[in-house]
Amino acid sequence: YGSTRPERILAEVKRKATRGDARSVVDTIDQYCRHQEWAMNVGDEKGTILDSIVCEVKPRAMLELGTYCGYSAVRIASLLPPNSRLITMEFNPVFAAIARQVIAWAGVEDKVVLIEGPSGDWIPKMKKEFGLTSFDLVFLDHWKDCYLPDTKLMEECGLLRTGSILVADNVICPGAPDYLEYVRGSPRYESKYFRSHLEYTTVEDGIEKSVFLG
Ligand SMILES: CNc1ncnc2c1ncn2[C@@H]1O[C@H](/C=C/CNC(=O)c2cc(-c3ccc(F)cc3)cc(O)c2O)[C@@H](O)[C@H]1O
Ligand SMILES: [Mg+2]
Repeated sequence: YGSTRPERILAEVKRKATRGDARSVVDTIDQYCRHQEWAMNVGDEKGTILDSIVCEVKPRAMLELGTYCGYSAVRIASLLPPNSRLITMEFNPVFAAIARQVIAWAGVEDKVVLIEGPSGDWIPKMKKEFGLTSFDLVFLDHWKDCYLPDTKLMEECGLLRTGSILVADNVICPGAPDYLEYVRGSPRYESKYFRSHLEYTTVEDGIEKSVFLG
């Protein structure tokens, strides 16, 4: 039931996941999207790679581009150390409204700031609006042709410092060829590919982890 896929995912979370238990929200969405209807969450396999990077970096300030239903926001927030913040951007109001409820159900709303609007407008305002100097970790999972322009914009706005890490989903499927060429070819990045599969399928996909060298 529910008219859109995200609404059906939210309904499943409310029906099956334990309120306040982020892991059960993540597992519920994975079960639903693997067995009922596919959705473009980073998923369990690539999610484990993302988890390991979040645990390694222990970011105080993290940015996610493309919230969708809030699956990765919940996954990330559940691993953040105390007084760390995930800022996640979503410009579709329907998806943002769903994501807010998924994030609240998981009990991680005190670690997540959901900004409703386009990344292109908000990236230049981040420092002033949030008293930020830079992001320790950025997860790119929005429109694939926006990965590169938004990365350049973050560089220009001084939101990346030596050691800031970019983690990009879907660099193979659907693919982000211009972004890959940039981070792999630029002397300002140290890039590494983590081979995996498209969420809930056996199709090859992967995550690119790129360290900004300043
Ligand atoms: C451009 N600036 C932006 N600022 C804020 N939010 C933005 C945004 N761009 C897009 N968004 C939002 O991010 C989300 C978009 C994500 C785009 N992701 C994909 O297209 C995607 C697509 C696939 C996919 C793979 C294979 C296939 F056959 C079909 C789909 C798999 C994935 O893991 C994906 O992430 C939406 O919620 C959208 O509203
Ligand atoms: Mg994705």
